[in-house]
Amino acid sequence: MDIVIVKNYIEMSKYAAGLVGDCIRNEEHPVLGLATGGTPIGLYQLLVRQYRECLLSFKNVRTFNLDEYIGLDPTHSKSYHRYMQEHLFSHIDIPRDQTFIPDGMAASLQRECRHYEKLLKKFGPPDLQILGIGENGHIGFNEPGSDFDGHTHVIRLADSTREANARYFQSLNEVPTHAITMGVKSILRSKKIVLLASGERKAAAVNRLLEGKPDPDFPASALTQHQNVVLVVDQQAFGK
Ligand SMILES: O=P(O)(O)OC[C@H]1O[C@](O)(CO)[C@@H](O)[C@@H]1O
Repeated sequence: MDIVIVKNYIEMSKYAAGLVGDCIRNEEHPVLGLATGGTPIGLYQLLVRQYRECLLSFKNVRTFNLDEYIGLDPTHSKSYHRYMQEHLFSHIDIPRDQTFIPDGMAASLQRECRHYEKLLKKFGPPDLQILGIGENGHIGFNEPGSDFDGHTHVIRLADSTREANARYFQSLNEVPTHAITMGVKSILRSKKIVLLASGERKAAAVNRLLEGKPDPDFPASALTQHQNVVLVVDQQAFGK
C-alpha cells in the first residue's frame, strides 16, 4: 500500500482529484467506483470545477457506487442516489445510463444484488475505486465481520455506523437499519483503489489499517491483499 500524507482535507481532495483526472484522461472507457459520505465531497467539488473549466469530460465514463440505504427512495434527501445527483452527476456531462447505484427500493433485494454484480462484471471492474473508511473500519457498508469473499449483498448496519451517520439525518431513528453494498471481493477486483481518510475521527481506523493484518473484524484490512492501493490521509487522520 502506498501512503500519501497530506496536510488537510483540501489537499486530500486535490490529490484524489488528480488521480481521478488521470484515470479519465488515460482510459478510453474509464470506469470509476464511487463512494458517498462526507469524505469524497471535496473531491466531487473539484471534479465539477474541472468539468466547468473544460479540463475534464465525463461523456465516456461509467460509474458504480458502492452502496445505498435500503428503504430510501432515490429522491429521498438522504439517499445516496440523491447525494450523487447533488454532489456530482447533475453538474457534469455524464450520461444518466452510465451511472449505476444499487436500488435500495427493489422489490427483490436479492435479485437486485445479483443484477448489480452482473453489471459490475459486464462493464467493470472499476479502473479506479474511491473509498472512504468508517470509524469501525467499514469499506462500502461492509461492516465488521464481513466475509472477504463477499459480493454485492444486503447488510445490517452496525450500531456504530448508524450512530456515526446520524449526523446526516434529523435523528438516529431515521437512519436506515440496512443497506445494499458491494462486497469486499467486488471491491478488491478494482484495478486501483484510492482510500481517503481525513480528520481525527479516522485516526484510530487508519492506525489499525497500517498494522497490516487482514482481519474480517476490520474490513478495511482486506485492502492489504490488493496490489494497487493508495491511502491518501491527512495529518489528523494519520495521527501526527
Ligand atoms: O466519509 P464518512 O461520512 O466519514 O463515511 C465513511 C465511509 O462510509 C461510507 O459512507 C459508507 O458508504 C462511505 O461511502 C464513506 O466514505
